[in-house]
Amino acid sequence: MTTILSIKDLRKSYEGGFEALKGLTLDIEQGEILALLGPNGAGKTTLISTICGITSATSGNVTVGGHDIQQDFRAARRMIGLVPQEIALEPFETVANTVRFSRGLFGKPKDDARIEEILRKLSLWDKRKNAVKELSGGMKRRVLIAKALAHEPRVLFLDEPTAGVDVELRKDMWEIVAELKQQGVTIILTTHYIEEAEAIADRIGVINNGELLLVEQKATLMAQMGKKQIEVQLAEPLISIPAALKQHDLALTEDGGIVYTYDTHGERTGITTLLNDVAQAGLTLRDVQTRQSSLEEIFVTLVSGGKS
Ligand SMILES: Nc1ncnc2c1ncn2[C@@H]1O[C@H](COP(=O)(O)OP(=O)(O)OP(=O)(O)O)[C@@H](O)[C@H]1O
Repeated sequence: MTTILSIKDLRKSYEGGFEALKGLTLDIEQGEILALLGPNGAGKTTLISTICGITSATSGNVTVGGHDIQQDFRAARRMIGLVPQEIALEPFETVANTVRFSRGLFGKPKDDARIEEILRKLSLWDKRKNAVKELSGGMKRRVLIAKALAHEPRVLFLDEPTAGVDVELRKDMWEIVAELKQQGVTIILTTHYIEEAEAIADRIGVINNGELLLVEQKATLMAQMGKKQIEVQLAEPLISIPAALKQHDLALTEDGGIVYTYDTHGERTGITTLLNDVAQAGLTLRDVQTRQSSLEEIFVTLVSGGKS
């Protein structure tokens, strides 16, 4: 695998001393889709802005395709497409010209066939002669993507691409992202929507308070989600796990019940044996509950842990 984006010990302090990025290190492979999850103010936009040269890092290094973003800014920036969170477009310009102009900005030769392909892919071809101000909010978001793709970037940043868009456009966006991945484009998106990360990402990073708390293959996180727990409440609360139940992977709850963790993907859950052994040990059940950890729970636990 080839690393296309390498971030090393990246720090950013804003004027006044607020540290928005606290030494972030991350390598991103060519062609992968990385979703960055994090609450408001976590530092996601600061990270993207620093990589894209909109704001400068206080210290640390970033290379894109081997080009250092400080020493070799133009070459690095040419490889990047950015779809910003805020819609900032020239309202009186036509859709086609907006996208064409963006290509020119990066020194790419005029290529109307390429612009047509991008506009068609984003269902903007019929609107190409319309002024931007005549478009709906969702269409403007499509223009932002078209604009970011105009110079054929190898790395695309999408900062909350589906915030406030309807379900249909969200699904379209996901399809576009999948298609770009097919073409070998590396995609880094930030999102508040955990289901979005679940739907499209190869890897998920969780960022909070300027720190990367976790970065993990989605499949691995899903496997964690496959873990379920069964909580057994007993008529007589326990003080410790009885010797007869020691062979099971048990924990004691605060009210003297037991919690058993098992893997839903495993061939056997072990629940039947456990409940038999509980009965054999002379314990009387009062209630039994099961619960499953979700990506959302993993996320909330990580983020609240990061705050304390
Ligand atoms: N120009 C600035 N000057 C001072 N502080 C800033 C500036 N821009 C951002 N910050 C602060 O840096 C922190 C990170 O902000 P950032 O916009 O990167 O977060 P985010 O993860 O993108 O949040 P959101 O999900 O709300 O977009 C916040 O506490 C924010 O207030």
